[in-house]
Amino acid sequence: MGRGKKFGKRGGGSGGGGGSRGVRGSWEELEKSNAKYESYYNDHGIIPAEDQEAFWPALRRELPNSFRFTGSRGHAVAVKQRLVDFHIPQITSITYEGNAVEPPKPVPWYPDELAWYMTTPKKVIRRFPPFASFQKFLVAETEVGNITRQEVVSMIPPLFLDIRPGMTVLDMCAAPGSKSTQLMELLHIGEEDATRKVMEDIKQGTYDPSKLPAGLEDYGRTTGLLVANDSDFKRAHMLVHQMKRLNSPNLLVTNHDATGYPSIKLPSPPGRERFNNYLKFDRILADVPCSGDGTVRKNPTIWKDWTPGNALGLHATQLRILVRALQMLKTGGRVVYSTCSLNPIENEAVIAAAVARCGGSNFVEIIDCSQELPDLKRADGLRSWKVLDRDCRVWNSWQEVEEHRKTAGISGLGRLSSTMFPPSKDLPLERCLRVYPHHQDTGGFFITVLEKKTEIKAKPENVDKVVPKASVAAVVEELEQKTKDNNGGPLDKIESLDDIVPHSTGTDGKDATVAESSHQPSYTATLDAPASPSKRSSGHLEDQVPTKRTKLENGTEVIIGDRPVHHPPPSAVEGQEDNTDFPKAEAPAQAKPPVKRKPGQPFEEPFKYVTGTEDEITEIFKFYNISDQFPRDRFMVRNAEGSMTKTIYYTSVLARDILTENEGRGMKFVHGGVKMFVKQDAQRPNQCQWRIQTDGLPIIESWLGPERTVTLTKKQTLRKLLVELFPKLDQHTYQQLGEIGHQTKDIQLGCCIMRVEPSESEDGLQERMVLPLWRSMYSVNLMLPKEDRRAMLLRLFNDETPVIHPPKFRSEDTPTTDLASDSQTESKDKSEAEAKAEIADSEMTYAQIEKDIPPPIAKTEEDLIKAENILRGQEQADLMSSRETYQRDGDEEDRFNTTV
Ligand SMILES: C[S@@+](CC[C@H](N)C(=O)[O-])C[C@H]1O[C@@H](n2cnc3c(N)ncnc32)[C@H](O)[C@@H]1O
Repeated sequence: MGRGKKFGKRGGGSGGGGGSRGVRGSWEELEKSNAKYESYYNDHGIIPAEDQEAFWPALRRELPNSFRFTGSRGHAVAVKQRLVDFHIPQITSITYEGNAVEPPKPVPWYPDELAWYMTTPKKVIRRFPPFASFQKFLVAETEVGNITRQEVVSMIPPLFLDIRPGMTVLDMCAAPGSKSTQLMELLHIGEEDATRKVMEDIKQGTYDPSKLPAGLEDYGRTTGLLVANDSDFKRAHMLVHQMKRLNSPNLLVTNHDATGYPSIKLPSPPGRERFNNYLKFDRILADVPCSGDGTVRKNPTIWKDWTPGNALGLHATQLRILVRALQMLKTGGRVVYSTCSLNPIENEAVIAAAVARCGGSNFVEIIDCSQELPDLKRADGLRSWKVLDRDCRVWNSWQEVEEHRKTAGISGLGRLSSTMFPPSKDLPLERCLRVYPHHQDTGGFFITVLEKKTEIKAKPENVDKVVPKASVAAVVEELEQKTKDNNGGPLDKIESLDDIVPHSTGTDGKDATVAESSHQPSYTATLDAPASPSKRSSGHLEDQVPTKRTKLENGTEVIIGDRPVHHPPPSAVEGQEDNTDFPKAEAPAQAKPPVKRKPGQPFEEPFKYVTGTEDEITEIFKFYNISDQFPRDRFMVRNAEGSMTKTIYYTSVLARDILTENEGRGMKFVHGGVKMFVKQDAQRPNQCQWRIQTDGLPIIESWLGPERTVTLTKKQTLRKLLVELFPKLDQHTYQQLGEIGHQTKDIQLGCCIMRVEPSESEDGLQERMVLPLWRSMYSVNLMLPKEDRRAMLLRLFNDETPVIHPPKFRSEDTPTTDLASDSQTESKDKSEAEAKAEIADSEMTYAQIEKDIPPPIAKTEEDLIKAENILRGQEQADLMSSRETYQRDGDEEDRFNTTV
């Protein structure tokens, strides 16, 4: 019998499903065994006899740490190199409890050595001082999105999706977003090189759009889209936080129940305006909620909590999610279904039932992946298994259950359904993948790849094949049983009667709809839209979509379905008429009353696209001398009036078309768009009020004219700019800022961009970077969040210096570094009178600024970010707290037994 460490209760994590939430921190012994769990897996052929000796001890060991570099960024190579050149040699020299520490190693099957693992326990890395520098590196690079800490097995499903740029991808159960970030990275692969080439070709006059790589037809950028969804509102926001680090204009985040995911409307093709056109996906990930018994190495309380009922209660939801995924998939597209459970009821049974509901193997094929990721050790999927009921009675077949029911009633059979048993028809279930903990020292995982061979019409759920609804007496009995199971202790929170009774068969006992049979709100209810079947006619829907008009640059007015595109529409993205007969998102019959917010619940502002011809956009294009070729019809704001008051966002064409086309249809979009321009108080009347936000800079930087671009070549100049907030810059001190001082002293006030040109020279930098600068009257400031400054200082200079704030802008206090001794001498030589006049001048100016310009005034970047947060309201605070929860490593996500 295994024993391990138990993490004691910590901080009041509230509510929630699984018992492991909020459980960790102290070190009492926890028993790592559970007779029911071990017996089901050992005695009924789930874990082969020859593997059992290795399987269980592996499951009882602590899980290695693992993390992944952000693959779509060329930058990731530099970050990885820092690990290899600096941290690994350092770690190799550490001994812990007399033993040499094993350094991180690349995961053998992960492409390009982007995923790494290490066996040193997390608690040691966190607390043992010699690891401090490595720990800081991990934290800093994670914060800025260069590293994602993710469990190794959780990295597998996205790799089997075979994603390429230009594809439309849906992640149905995406929070907190580990796999979504991987999917997004794969969608953007190749962009950096392709966009650089496009720019060179444009300069040389050799640009030829027909030569762009497939999927990168948007001037070298991906034309694809990721829709990341989660039904849990708070977790959907956690997902947003995680995804925002990647700054992709090709992302939409939604908040829907995946079992009834609404069809997303696309603009109708020209000439077919009366027809509805719905988005179908090239790839779908269904990483469904599961009992998570494969995560027991990370969530040790699963040892205590494991019961057969956990899987029985999830099977129907998992099946519905997978069937819905197959409905929304393009013909020829792939769905990857995955769980972090090893229970066949949640795995092979769901696959078999979904294939059957979609018409069989001729319609949906289980793909043989034995040649994909050949270094990944795995076992075949099961072809036979038994079903345990709540009382751990073993059932070999559905017939047995039915026989028993006839003679002994339904007691204890409440959750069983025919779909939980092995299929009667031959199906190559061995093609499913099972990853066991002893294969490569990971958690347990289940993955299956399905391909849609032809269009399907999913059969309705066969409610005859579910044990019928329990009587009140049966419910009472079930409650009593639960109390007994809990040794008289309090019952787990029961979310709904569904937890304890089987599905309803509808009023006539025969033809309940999916939603009715699961006691779930009907699909339309999820969309906050009143609907009746009659309203689902395509004509009705079409009538409800208001005609939108927009003006092109040349003044031509067009309707939205007829928008100009700046690249050929991606072939992989073309929509299809939705023939799945699944309910669609409905336009509300009449204007909806404003949705009442729960306390603390962020408010989702609408997404309003601007035409691109407004004065603000014209001013921005002029000030930064942005090329006319850069598309102007993808800018968006987040307020009902569509006014450019604070932030201008940018999205891809497809994201724009979806946000516009689905407005008022009840689709719950919680995020979309990259912040491109943010309004900043100007100090001079002719100064452009809009600064370029770091998030959007990589998208627009190559389109900017030379007037507002400066070039940094020296390491030490960058260091000074990173360490100091608002370093002073005037005619006397500009030399302290080296080459940047020279270039910015006479530049017009406002935002400019700084290119870091790589060079081989000793004082040069090896990485190419582009960063935004803010030139104000007496200083020039790198517009970078603190986290980015910290990460860069650590990586490039191994420097942990805290950022220096300008002490109340007093020039004599302006911190100096050893950057430019010449200029220091020059300052010292200045007459006292001159210096005093300068101080008075600057103080007066700042005082004036403070007095005359209404808040938010950003004296420091922190203020700026704070002010922005205040303006954005509660949302940011909520995100910050959810991010904390996420970073608390386990609490929140453990509730769903994720493997992040
Ligand atoms: C296993 S976790 C997903 C982990 C995620 N794919 C990742 O890699 O970070 C399952 C998620 O499904 C969500 N979920 C549960 N039921 C759902 C439903 N009916 N529709 C959509 N999402 C659901 C949960 O909120 C949870 O975040």
